[in-house]
Amino acid sequence: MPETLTSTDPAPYDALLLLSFGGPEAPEDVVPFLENVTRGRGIPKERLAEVGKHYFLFGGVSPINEQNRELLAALRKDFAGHGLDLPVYWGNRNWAPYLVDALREIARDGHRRVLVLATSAYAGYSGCRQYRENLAEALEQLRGEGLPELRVDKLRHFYNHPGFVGPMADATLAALAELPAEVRDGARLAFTTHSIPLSMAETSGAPDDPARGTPGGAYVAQHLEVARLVAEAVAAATGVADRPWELVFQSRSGAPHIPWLEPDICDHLAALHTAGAPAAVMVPIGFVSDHMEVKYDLDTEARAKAAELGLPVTRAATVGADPRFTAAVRELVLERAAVERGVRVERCALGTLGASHDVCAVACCPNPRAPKPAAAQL
Ligand SMILES: CC1=C(CCC(=O)O)c2cc3nc(cc4[nH]c(cc5[nH]c(cc1n2)c(C)c5CCC(=O)O)c(CCC(=O)O)c4C)C(CCC(=O)O)=C3C
Ligand SMILES: [Fe+2]
Repeated sequence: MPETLTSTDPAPYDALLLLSFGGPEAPEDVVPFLENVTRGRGIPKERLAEVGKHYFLFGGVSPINEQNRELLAALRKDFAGHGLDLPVYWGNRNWAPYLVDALREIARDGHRRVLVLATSAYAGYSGCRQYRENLAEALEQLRGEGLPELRVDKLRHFYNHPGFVGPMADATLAALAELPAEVRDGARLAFTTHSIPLSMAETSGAPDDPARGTPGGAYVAQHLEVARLVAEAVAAATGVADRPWELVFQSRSGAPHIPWLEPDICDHLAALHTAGAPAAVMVPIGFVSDHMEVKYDLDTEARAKAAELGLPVTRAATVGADPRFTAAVRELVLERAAVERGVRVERCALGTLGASHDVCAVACCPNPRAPKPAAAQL
């Protein structure tokens, strides 16, 4: 029988690292940040100039770093309030504070076993393996500096954890409540996430995942599961049983001739309008905070499209530093720590896909260009 988690012992771990994307915090950061993001990725120049404009529209400041500072503070508070004695650090892939500096600090503080929380809930190259490649590269650099060896593990994908789905469902209800009463019950739910190349989607997930190789792969299957769970919770709370919903995509980059996941949110809003839908709620289940992809691509671009169509639209908040989410992180940390100590524990997961694996397989979510060393894998 698996044990229920009661221990607050984080052993064998002695640090948690919040690992995120990073974003510019001043106008002069924007171009070097975009260079960091797109190095060697074949993003057309015009697209980069366009995305640069989005950041300049917000004074060159992405909200993502401030949101991660809030999450960091909320995690520390949650841990302290529940007797979990585990220091929390923060580092980014693309902007300061950088991952390598966070890991160096961890090593200098005398910690050796590090658990990583990446700010992406789903399987996929960008949201999982790429972070593990970043970890391997940073560890290699620290090795070169003669620092003691760190061992890093990554927390499992948390998309179907109630601490992620619950806040998303409540946020969707709040966004529905912002719509005029007369269109509320007819409003459609447009679940949105980051578009990725179709080839990247189809190879997402573990090699033995039934969704692997199907159109959209585990990336889409996991998002559809969250969308379904949120839609069910919304139906139960509103009494509107047959409200249609769809999973759609946003923030496409890449060259036009390469297929990416579709439809785009803006095209979808136009299609909803044509089909006679009275209103829509955009639900950004693909993201954990209201960063630039939310503030620009949804709140600026998609809202402008909706206004042009005359379609009433609201947008659900992401989980951010919701106390249910920080509690979920604490539970996931304790779950993984117990597993590493050889204790079989109950793994919390909603829906039908089950709790995700702890350790990624070598063939999980392959790098679309060339294989690279990755940390935290079998
Ligand atoms: C799956 C996924 C997530 C979700 C999971 C996760 O969170 O990791 C995500 C998050 C984010 N993406 C972000 C920003 C950007 N993503 C870009 C480009 C790309 N994203 C991709 C995928 C994803 N991206 C891909 C396949 C590309 C093409 C280039 C490549 O193959 O890598 C570009 C380049 C310009 C452009 O948009 O073309 C930018 C500026 C920010 C920061 C926002 C802020 O500043 O607040 C965040 C959180
Ligand atoms: Fe992105």
